[in-house]
Amino acid sequence: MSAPLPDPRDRLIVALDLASVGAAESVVARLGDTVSFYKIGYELGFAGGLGFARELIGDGKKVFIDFKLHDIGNTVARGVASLAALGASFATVHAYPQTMRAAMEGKGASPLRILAVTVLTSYDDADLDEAGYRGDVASTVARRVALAREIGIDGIVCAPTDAASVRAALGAKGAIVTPGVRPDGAAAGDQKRIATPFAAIRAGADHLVVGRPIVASPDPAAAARAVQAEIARALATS
Ligand SMILES: O=C(O)c1cc(=O)[nH]c(=O)n1[C@@H]1O[C@H](COP(=O)(O)O)[C@@H](O)[C@H]1O
Repeated sequence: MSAPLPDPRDRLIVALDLASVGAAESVVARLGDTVSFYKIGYELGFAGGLGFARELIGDGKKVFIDFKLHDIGNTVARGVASLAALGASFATVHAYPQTMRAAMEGKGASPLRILAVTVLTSYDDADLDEAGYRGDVASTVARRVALAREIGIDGIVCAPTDAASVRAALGAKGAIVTPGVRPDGAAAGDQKRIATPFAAIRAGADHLVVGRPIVASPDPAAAARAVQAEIARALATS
C-alpha cells in the first residue's frame, strides 16, 4: 500500500537555519499561515531551538528535527525516543544500517517518521572519493536506499536530482524529502546537486526543504508562496 499523500501545504518545509530563537520567531511570524512545516537543525537547535520546537508544535505547526544522528545503536535509539516525546514529525539519521535500525526501534509506536540521509546535496563524486568511499554518488545513494528499504525506513532524504531513481528503488511506500532546492535564479550557495521546486516534485519528491531562498529573502512569505505555486503547478501536470 502506498503512503498517504501529504497535505499540499505540508509539502514545503522551511529550514529555520537562524542563529537565535528571536530571529526564528520573527521569520515564523512573517510566514504566518503560509507555512505549516519547519525544520530545525544545528544552528537553531544548539541555540535554544528545541524549546522553540515545542512552541511551534503547540501552535499546530509540524517540526522536522534535523540533527542527522549517527552513533552507537543505544545512543541513537534513546535520542530518537526523546525526539518522539518532543512531538517531532520527522527526524534525520545517516543511512547506516545500525543507525537506521536503532532509530526505527527508538521511535516506538510514536508518529515520528525517521528519514535516512543518503548522500548530502553538497557532495559530488569527487567529495565522496576524498572521504574514502569506493562508489560514486549514484551507486552510494542506490546502496543506501536498498538498505533503508530492507529496514523499513519511513523516508529518504536525497538530492532532487536523485529523486526519480530513489522513488524507483524505494517503491511507493516511504517519503522522499529533497533539500538542494533552488527556484530559478536563486544562488546555489554550497549546494552541488540542485533542482527547481517544479523539477523536484516532478521527479517524485513528497516534501521540499528550502532554507536560504526563503529565510534570507527580503519577503519570506512571498518567496514561500512562489515555491508553493511551483509545487502546485508540478502536481497539476504530474
Ligand atoms: O537533511 C537535510 O535536511 C539536508 C540534507 C542534505 O543532503 N542537504 C541539505 O542541504 N540538508 C539541509 O537542508 C537545508 C537546505 O538549506 P538551503 O540550502 O539554505 O536551502 C539545510 O538546513 C541543510 O542542513
